[in-house]
Amino acid sequence: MAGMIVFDNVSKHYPGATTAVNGLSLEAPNGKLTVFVGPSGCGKTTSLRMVNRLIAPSSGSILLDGEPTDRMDVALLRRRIGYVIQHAGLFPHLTVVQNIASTARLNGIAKPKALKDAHELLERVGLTQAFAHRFPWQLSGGQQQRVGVARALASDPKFMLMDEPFSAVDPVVRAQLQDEFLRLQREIGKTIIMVTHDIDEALKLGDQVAVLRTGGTLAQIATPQTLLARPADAFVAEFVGRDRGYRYLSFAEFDAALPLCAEPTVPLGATPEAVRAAATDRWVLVVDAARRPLGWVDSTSLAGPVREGDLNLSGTLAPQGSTLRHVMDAALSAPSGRGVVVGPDGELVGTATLADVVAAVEGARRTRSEARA
Ligand SMILES: Nc1ncnc2c1ncn2[C@@H]1O[C@H](COP(=O)(O)OP(=O)(O)OP(=O)(O)O)[C@@H](O)[C@H]1O
Repeated sequence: MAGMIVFDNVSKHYPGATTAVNGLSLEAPNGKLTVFVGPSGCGKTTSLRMVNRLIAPSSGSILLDGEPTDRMDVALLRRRIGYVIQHAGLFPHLTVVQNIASTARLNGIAKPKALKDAHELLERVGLTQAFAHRFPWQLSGGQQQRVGVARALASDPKFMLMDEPFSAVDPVVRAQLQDEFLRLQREIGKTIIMVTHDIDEALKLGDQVAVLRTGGTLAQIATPQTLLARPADAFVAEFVGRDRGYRYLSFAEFDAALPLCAEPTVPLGATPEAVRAAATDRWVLVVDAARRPLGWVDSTSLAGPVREGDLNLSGTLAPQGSTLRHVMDAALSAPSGRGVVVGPDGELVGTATLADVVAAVEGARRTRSEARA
């Protein structure tokens, strides 16, 4: 099983009768991000560190690519797995590029190539070359975390373990790092296990989320959408939180559920008469030659042909294949109340109102509760 991490009935008992992890069985699939989440002390970090054998399991086994890790040479095992920890854990006496290159050097890559690759990685994680020769103490927390991610990627490992990688920075920087990391992961497709105590982070980043409970047992492993829609028990429901009905919108893809309306459009330069002829109400959507939305124009207040200065730009666009939350946001922010959905090249696909979104949510909710009954 290429690229997969498997926990097979893994337990860890510490002396003094603490059971940190109890009979954990799960699969972290190839190229996907699996998040471990749960209350403090539920065994998340212990589980993660058993993968690269910083901690030895008391029983059970962990398989990498189908091969039990306890039979592997531990140094070689660790070189196959990128590891990112809270506060980045950078070497204080090495510069940024030297830090990044250090994992590649461990893997036997010659210094000139390791340093060259390090400069490239710096930009991939959103830093400029200006940082290359700084020391870790000359960086902000968010910048240090980026360097930590770059260092883990430097040996191009198939697997990555990330322990609270974004928790040491303020909420704004954290959201930025999360977004950047999601983009990066879409390109690199590593098999990742990430630990967090933050359910929002888990739901945002995880392809699947494993919820652990105190005592180190698995409460549920599922996609964010399923966790929100069908928590396995009261513990998961409580942990996933009070806003889960609302949060569900962030994960509900709308393509099938939401019928879109055809939206009349006009080009820039359209005369007031042409705009009024196209209008179904006060607002008309203006598009460019490739039918990409430019903004809304008020048909009641046009004095001459539509100019860029006439456009109301407040409406957000919902990409096709995104979520009901995006469409809801587009509808709420458009002066017409019609949320604009665009295709892969930014071209207009159609519009939907808040009422359409609510009807789709209601339809999906009914389907879910019928499936449960
Ligand atoms: N070296 C150790 N010796 C004894 N008990 C330990 C040791 N390391 C961890 N534990 C205990 O094992 C349990 C799980 O710890 P672990 O660090 O895996 O939890 P966690 O879910 O990562 O917690 P947090 O979110 O607070 O970091 C805890 O009860 C902890 O006190």
